[in-house]
Amino acid sequence: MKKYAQVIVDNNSIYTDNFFTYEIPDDILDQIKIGHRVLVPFGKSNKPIQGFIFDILDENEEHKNTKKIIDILDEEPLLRDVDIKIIKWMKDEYLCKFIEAIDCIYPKGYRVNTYKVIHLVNNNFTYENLRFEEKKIIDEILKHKGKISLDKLKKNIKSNIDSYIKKLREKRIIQITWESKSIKNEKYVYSLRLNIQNSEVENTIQSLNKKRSFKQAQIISFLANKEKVLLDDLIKELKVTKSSIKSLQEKDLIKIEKIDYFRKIETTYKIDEKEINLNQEQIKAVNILKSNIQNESKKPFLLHGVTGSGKTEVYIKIIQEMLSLGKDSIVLVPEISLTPQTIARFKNRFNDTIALLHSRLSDGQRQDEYKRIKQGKAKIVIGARSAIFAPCKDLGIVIIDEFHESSYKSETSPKYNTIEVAKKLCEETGSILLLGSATPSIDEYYKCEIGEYNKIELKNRANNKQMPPIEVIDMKEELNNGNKSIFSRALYEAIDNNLVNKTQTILFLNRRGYANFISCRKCSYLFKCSSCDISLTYHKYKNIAKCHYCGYEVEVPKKCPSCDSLYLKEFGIGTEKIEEEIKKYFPNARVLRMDRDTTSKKGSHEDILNKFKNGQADILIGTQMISKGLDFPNVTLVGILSADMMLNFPDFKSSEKTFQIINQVAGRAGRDLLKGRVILQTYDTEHYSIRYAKNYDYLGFYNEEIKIRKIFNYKPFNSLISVVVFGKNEKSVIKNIQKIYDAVIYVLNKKGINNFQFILGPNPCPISKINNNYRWQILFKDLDIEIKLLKGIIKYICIEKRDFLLDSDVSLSIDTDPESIL
Ligand SMILES: Nc1ncnc2c1ncn2[C@@H]1O[C@H](COP(=O)(O)OP(=O)(O)OP(=O)(O)O)[C@@H](O)[C@H]1O
Ligand SMILES: [Zn+2]
Ligand SMILES: [Zn+2]
Repeated sequence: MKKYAQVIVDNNSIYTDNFFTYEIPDDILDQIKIGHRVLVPFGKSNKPIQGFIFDILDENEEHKNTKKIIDILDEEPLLRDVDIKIIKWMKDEYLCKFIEAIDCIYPKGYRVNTYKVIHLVNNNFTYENLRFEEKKIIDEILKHKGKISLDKLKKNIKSNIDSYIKKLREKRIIQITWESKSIKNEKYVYSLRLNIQNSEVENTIQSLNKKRSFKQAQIISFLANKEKVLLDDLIKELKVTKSSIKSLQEKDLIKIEKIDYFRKIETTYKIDEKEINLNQEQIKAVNILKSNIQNESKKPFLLHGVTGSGKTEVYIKIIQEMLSLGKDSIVLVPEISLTPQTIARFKNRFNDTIALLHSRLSDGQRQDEYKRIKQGKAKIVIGARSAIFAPCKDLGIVIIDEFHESSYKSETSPKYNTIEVAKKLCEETGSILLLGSATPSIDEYYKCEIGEYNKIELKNRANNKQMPPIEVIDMKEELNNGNKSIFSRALYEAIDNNLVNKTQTILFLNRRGYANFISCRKCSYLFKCSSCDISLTYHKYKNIAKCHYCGYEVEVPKKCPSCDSLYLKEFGIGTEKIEEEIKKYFPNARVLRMDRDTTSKKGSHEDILNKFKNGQADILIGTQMISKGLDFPNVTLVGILSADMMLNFPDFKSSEKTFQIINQVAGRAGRDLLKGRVILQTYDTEHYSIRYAKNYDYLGFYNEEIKIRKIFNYKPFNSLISVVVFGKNEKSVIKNIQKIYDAVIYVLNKKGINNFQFILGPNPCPISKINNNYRWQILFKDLDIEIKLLKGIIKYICIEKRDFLLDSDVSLSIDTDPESIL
């Protein structure tokens, strides 16, 4: 009886976004499992491509006209059972294709290269009768033992030979077939050992010497009495060739073993290990978590702990507990706080049982970490959002630190929300989900209120120190009093004081570069990106204006490009400008700056933090990169230069984000013995974000904010789906977004729905062009309509009918609950 499998093929076309039935050949029937990566013939040409087994059918029904799976590509299935469930769930939840969800799960290094080869299949022809080019082709094939890849053949012959190849095929002299190569980018080392008894060694050496195989004899005597020797070491030591080793292997005198080699991840940042006894609050938190391990159904936990309350210690304790039970842990941190400090703290405790997964690894390193997790060599995974897909065998807990961070939402399709994926994963695997933050997002905190989450609180700093007081400075008043500088008098004096007292200062501003735009005061000419609908940021050090969306940069001329005047001026401030001003006012201060511009090089992160830790700098200036996770005892002053910049951002979450960042940055001050102080500059001292942040009053802020969300029907009371059409041709973009709109209305009408108030658009996106792509948008709010129904309709129109409905010169991006609708 034949057996069949359901396969998702690795092809990005929408037409292939479903199951294909393949026959399983007898010789792999015993090994094949759900989740295996396989090679299958695909399309008219039967090109071999990789696919993934989603199901093995056991019904007896015969399937007609099915193709056969060619081979299995890995020993172990690449996808776990839980991965298959998550992939299916993601497809429905985020309206993506199967293959997009699959791509999240396994590392890039695994792939299949497919190419065409030409074989000589018939020697029964008269060479002399062939044309000149045909002879050249045959010569070339013969030169390569009767078989050559098509690409190579064309490269070697150079002239256009397509028609001659066709003729030779018609004469059945040659044949073209597909071949493929599985690429894994894995590294191995080899070890050698003797395959004979110790008593035989003498005789073997003598007989090898007799045959004048001196080198081989030397190898045998080298291996004698040793358990194992690495091949590379042996070659280095004895200066022997691989051929001597090979002949020994052929004579069965030695055994060679292949061993996995794992590429190392260097971490240069070190911290001293502290002996820590958990305080009462921490012990209670750990006990609650522990008592939940055996529970059948597990509600997620939200750990609300003020900055410096010792959340990380709680994580470490519960992970130790998991380790003792043989269970794996995943710890997610936002990319920006995946600092050397965090990594070093975990490394100190757990050493090599840790695997690291983040964007700064090479593909090879990432793949090796993946393998270490899969083989159970690493039991603790620390990484940015994509580490939620780590192939743990026996998951015990998922910890999401600083879970309020927007980087937990993926920016590329599938635009998943890591917290939701984690929730699904924990549900399916019976693991604990722990969300930790000093400033929980409103959406998630609401879930504590309605009983979906259990709340655990750490109300005090671990060392019982007070939170550093926040002084709010009104910058309007400063201006009225004649202070035009970017530093208020209070901040200026505090920095000065710190320099005298030799304590350290952190200055925070949420924008890199020198100025946020540059324009002409005479004719109002504005430096804008030619490919994006956005003004360019001025970087004074390089004298360039740069697009922070597409990277385009242009040198800033002395004269206005439009009116030739000399009145070009920069407006707004960035971190580079602060650095310049500090150097102006405090010429002796030693300053470090940490933002995306100063950390592009490998290791630069570590460098800057190391210097600051070792007291080689007095002031650290930075963007949100320095807002969390940093724990420096000598920092007594934090300056927040402009809280308004975040407040004025056109987004319903701007109040929440402002509150969060103020409390996070403020939390860097006075963490140890020295008293801390925070100075916050703003033009809007009465704004509720600022008022509550000043008192570290999270609950006060939450209660005010949740009221506003309710009134305006924002999250968590409402969901939003954004559909964006983009492309180089503006007319086509508009035409296609309109088609989507019309189709949605058509379907809704058919379902008897004719109030369309919940559909906003189509409109140009607030940033109407990025990278020369015009962008139009429709926003769906689920006011009057079930979110499930709405998703179903959008999925039908934008995914299933996409190629039928839309032109090929536009692309589509669907985002459920977008972080921003710009
Ligand atoms: N029980 C304890 N006794 C003494 N020191 C502690 C204790 N727990 C934590 N600490 C120390 O307090 C500091 C803050 O702890 P930790 O970094 O874990 O807090 P956190 O809540 O993660 O902070 P943040 O949210 O600001 O990153 C660290 O230096 C840590 O070593
Ligand atoms: Zn001008
Ligand atoms: Zn641009």
